[in-house]
This record gives sequence, structure tokens and C-alpha cells, in this order.
Amino acid sequence: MNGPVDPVHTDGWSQLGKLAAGFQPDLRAAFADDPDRAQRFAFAAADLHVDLSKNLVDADVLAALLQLASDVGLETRRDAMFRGEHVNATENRAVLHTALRLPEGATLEVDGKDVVAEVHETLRRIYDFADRVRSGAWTGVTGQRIRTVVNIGIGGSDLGPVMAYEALKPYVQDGLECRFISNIDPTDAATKLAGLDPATTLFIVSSKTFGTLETLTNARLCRSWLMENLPQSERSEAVARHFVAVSTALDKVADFGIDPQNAFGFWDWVGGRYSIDSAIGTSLAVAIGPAGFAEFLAGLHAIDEHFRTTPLERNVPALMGLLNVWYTNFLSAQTHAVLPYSQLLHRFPAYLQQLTMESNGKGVRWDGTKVDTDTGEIFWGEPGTNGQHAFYQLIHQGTRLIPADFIGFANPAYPLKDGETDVHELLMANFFAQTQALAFGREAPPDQPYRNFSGNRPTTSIMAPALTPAVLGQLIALYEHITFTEGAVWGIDSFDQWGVELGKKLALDLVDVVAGKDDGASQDASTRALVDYYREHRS
Ligand SMILES: O=P(O)(O)OC[C@H]1O[C@](O)(CO)[C@@H](O)[C@@H]1O
Repeated sequence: MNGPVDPVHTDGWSQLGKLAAGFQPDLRAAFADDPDRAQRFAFAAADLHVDLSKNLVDADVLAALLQLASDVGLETRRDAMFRGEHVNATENRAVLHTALRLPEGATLEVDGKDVVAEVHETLRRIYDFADRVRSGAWTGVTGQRIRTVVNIGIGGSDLGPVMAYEALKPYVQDGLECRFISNIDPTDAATKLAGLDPATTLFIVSSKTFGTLETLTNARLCRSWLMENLPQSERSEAVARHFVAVSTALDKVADFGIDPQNAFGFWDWVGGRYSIDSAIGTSLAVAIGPAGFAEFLAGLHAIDEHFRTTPLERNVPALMGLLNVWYTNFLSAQTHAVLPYSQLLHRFPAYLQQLTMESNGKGVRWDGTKVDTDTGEIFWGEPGTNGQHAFYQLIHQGTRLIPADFIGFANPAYPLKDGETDVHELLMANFFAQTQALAFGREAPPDQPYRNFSGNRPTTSIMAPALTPAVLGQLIALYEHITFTEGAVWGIDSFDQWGVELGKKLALDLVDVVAGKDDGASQDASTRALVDYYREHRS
């Protein structure tokens, strides 16, 4: 693979630099001068309707962004990813989460193997397992059916499953509940296990590497809890009936004591933060059933096809990724808000934080050369309207530019009425009002400058008919490909995560110091003092 292009030395970049100098956005004028703006900047991608018209963009900026995409070879890199080339250069791996959602019968040979056949073979096993749990055919040691599935995992082995489970709650089978244990803070295991009946609880240990400290510690805590709370006579079969595993390291699964028959594998070409559609989604498949999970995969695939085949000027993930580059590198935006007008998406911003920040928070390009521009947007957010009563003040009147994605649905999951008023309509009126206020502002009397709304604060509105499994899949794939686009422009490897290594190693080095088995003499003075404080105050 050729080395990355330094974007800063491209024609597109220099055009954007010129356009940014003295850039005076005026969305009021832009709409007044161009009656078709709302239509011209509205795009369809599968079931998603995406309105980019309230962004700080005009025809010249758009043309320069598309020039930049061409200069850095965005489409070439995209095609290389879909083909299974080793675009994860620092780990010398293919990047093929898109293969996880290819329909049965498709073929894709990678490193001499048809990966689609393997994907569907694993899906069949997951679906069979999900059916058995859902029907009650899979029982615990006392013969009772499973009522609670506890996913034990962290990072990509947690954030996707919990986000999707929460988002698709209306599709979860009655009488089944999923819980998620991730943090090594023992509070997490203690509170999530509270009130559970071991006889009706099934654990899914989800870890790509099966070597993650948090996950293995929590898995052992749960195993002990199970053993302590089941009658002595039932314990010998307990792990076999109450533990399954998801991993690429099936040998380590066996070492933990889980029967490889009860394990679901996946492949090193699936990155952790791109793995919700692999066996890592097993808890979701159990919760919403194989048909729902298949619909979810089809949604992801629909956006893959859009990204793979649509010309860039209508390609929604590409356009959104390029706009983010415009804001980050040319208009000095420091962060990016994601504001779902759906309570069901309350974990979506947290999910996106790993997807975008672990992918693109890099200071060197994929060939090891140093980047010479900002990379990696800082994503954050909360569901509307809660955010409106918390931090929107800063988005409306603060000094920083914060591009914001608003996500909303025409149909509610719970159509409640307050007397004659449809409450979902109140929610959506807020969505529309906020994007309007941010774009167009309102001028205050000169003696009341604190009431002034400058407007020209950019938003993207993403809408769909309803939050179905397919639409959730589409939203995930949309942001995956936005992330890919930004990484391709910056020339970075969006698929490694070396930045998490050092902290993990130092934590292991400090375990004995914290326990008082090592005097910590080799530690720095601040760390030593903090550990001393901890040890003095620990009762
Ligand atoms: O699935 P695993 O191997 O336990 O890893 C969990 C998470 O840890 C990370 O490697 C970061 O530490 C993530 O990329 C990953 O999703």
C-alpha cells in the first residue's frame, strides 16, 4: 500500500485554507439567496434522511472538500478496505467489519479464504443459541429457563451491545433482560448482580483478546457469585450451563473453563469498536431475536452499499466526514455534539466516543510520520431535550463553534398523549426549534446583548421513519464511515489503538505498590504520594 498523502500539501487543502480566511458564514442570507438550499443539501441514504443545509458550507467549500477527498485518495482507500486489503497498517490486518453484514451467498476472499461463508456459519450458531435461550430450550442447572443475560466485556465488547440493547428495548422479548458489566470498579459487578437469581442467569464473556484485565476479573467475580449462590449439588455443571464466551482467542476461552462448544468466534479483521455486528452482538441477538438481528445487519449493509457506490457529491458519510474536517481543521471547532431526540439512544454518544476517538485520536500517520494538523474530533452529547436544559446554553451563546448532529424519528416507540397532545410531537418541535435557533439566531435590542443569538451555528439533521433494528444499523454504519472518511483525509490508521497500551502496563506495574508489597521507590514522587494517601486512608 502506498504511504498516506499529507493532506496539508494538497490543492484541496490550500483552497479550503483560502476559503476559511475571512469566512463570514451567513445562513440567513444563504437560504434567502438560494430558495433550493434545503433541497440541494438534503440527501437520502437507505432509510436515513440527512439535511446538511444548516451547515456552514457553500458551493465553493463543498467543491474544495471534494477536491481534498480526491487528492488524498479517499475512494481508493475505501475500495481497498472493502476488498480486504491490509489497511490497518500498524497491525498488518484487513479491516472487514463490512464483511460481517454481507448477505448470505455473497463471496469475499481475504488472505485466501471466503470470509462470508465463515461469517454466516457463525451467525447460524448464534441464531440457534439465541433461539434456544428465547424458547426456554436452553436451561440453567436447575432446569429453569434463562431470564437474565449478563454481558461481561469492556470497550467495544460492551459499548456496542449495551447501546444497541437500550436503543432496541421495544424489540426485546418479554421476560428477558440483559445487563452489562464492564468497569473494574467492583461496584459495577455488585450492583448488576444484585437481585439476580443464579438459576436463571446466563453470562456471556465477551472479549476479542480474552486477555483484558477488567473482563477476566469480572468474569471470575461472576463465576464465584454463581458458585456461591447455587446449591452445592448443582455446581459441577454450573459453568457449562451458565457461561458462554465470545472471542477470537478460543484457546484462552477453554483455559477459563468455558467449553469451546459454548463459544462464538470472530476474526482479527474485526476491530473491537467495529464489532457489535459480530458475535460480540450475541446478547443483542438473544434479546431481539435472530430476525431482528438479521434486520439490524441488513441496515448496516445498506449504508455500506451507499458508501461504497454513491458518488462523493451525494455520499452522505463522505460528505459528513469532509464537513467535520472543514470544521476541525479550518474553522477551529474543538468538539462535536451528538444530540439524539430519542431517549432510547441515550448511550449512542458514549458509543460514538469510542468509535470516533479511539479510531482517529492519533498523532502519527499510518506510515509513522507525524501529522501536521489536528486530528480526532471530541464527541459528546446527551439526548434532547435533557441537553437543552443543561449545556445548550453554551452551544447557542458560547464562544466556541460546536457542530452538532441532531437525530430524530417521525414515529415514537411509545406513542403517549398528554390529553389531546401527542408528546412525541412536543419532542420533535423542540428538535426543529433548536436547529432553527442555532442556524438563524435572533437579534436582541442593543441594550440587552445577553439576549442575542448570533445564529450561524452549524447542525446536521438526521431523520428516519422510526428507530427500528435496521435504522439503528444504518446509523452505526453512517458514523463508522464518517470516521473512516476523516481518518483517510488525515492519513491515519483508524483501526489501531496503541494509545491504550501504556496505561494498561503501568497499572499492572502498580498493583504491588498499591497493595503495599512493593515500596514504590522506583515511582515518581507524585504517584508515590498519591499511593501513600490511598494506603493511609484505606480502612
Ligand atoms: O474485547 P477486548 O479484547 O476485551 O478489548 C476490549 C477493548 O479494549 C481496547 O483494546 C482498548 O483498551 C478496545 O479497543 C477494545 O474494544
